[in-house]
Amino acid sequence: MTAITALTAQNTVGVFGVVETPPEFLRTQIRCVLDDIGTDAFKSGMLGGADNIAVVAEEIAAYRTVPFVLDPVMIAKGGAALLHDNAVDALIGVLMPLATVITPNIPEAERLIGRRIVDERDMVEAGRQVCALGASAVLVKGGHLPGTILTDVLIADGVEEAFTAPRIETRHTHGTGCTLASAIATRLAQGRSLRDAVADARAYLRAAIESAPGYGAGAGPLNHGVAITEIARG
Ligand SMILES: Nc1ncnc2c1ncn2[C@@H]1O[C@H](COP(=O)(O)OP(=O)(O)O)[C@@H](O)[C@H]1O
Ligand SMILES: Cc1ncc(COP(=O)(O)O)c(N)n1
Repeated sequence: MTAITALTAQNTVGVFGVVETPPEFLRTQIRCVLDDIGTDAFKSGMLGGADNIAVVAEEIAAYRTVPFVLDPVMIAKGGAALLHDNAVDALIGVLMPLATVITPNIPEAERLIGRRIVDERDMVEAGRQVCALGASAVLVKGGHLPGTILTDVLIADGVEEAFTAPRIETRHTHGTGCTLASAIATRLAQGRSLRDAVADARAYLRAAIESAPGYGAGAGPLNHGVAITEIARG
């Protein structure tokens, strides 16, 4: 179930317009789904601004036993801003403390800690710093670093784990991070540990990239309908 935080006019080439949902309407959407159907996990993505961040935090705060995957979406692949710069403090201050895990990519982690990240050692250090800001766990995603091997670093309960895999040569990577965060939330909803949820989500993401339909002139969408049987456990 979805509560729409913003409308975007976008395709594989870029984001051409954004209309943010009025905060009280976002609140109504969230209440509609939670009061009626309920949820086994939360995942947030693009939030737009501090007002919508406050609404999400207020509405999910009562569900402390429900896992929450916070994908701190800030900038689209094409460069469009998806979070107001002045909303980063609200994201750190009011949403991060509620999250089971926060999943920044390299530019987002750099923005959270105010320092450049150029290699895996920096990713680990950045992850530790994000935890020091108040995150329970962090998955620093390495897709934006160069190289033929991609690494994501999970830090949870003070334990670090690096997940590595070869980069798939493709331009069809629209929403890779969004897909990963949603898949992690799905596995957490099914009761798996965070570590196993990340491993399974990475396997699903990989299969979804490998079978991407190839639409559009830019970064095309993934195949979210990839059959679960095609996924080898990561
Ligand atoms: N070309 C690729 N091949 C395989 N995995 C990829 C590729 N691009 C991204 N990924 C994986 O997708 C996930 C999200 O990618 P990343 O680019 O780091 O974040 P975002 O999509 O949020 O910008 C990470 O797990 C990363 O390792
Ligand atoms: C609504 C929305 N959320 C997130 C992204 C980031 O995805 P990407 O980094 O692939 O552009 C996006 N383009 N649009």
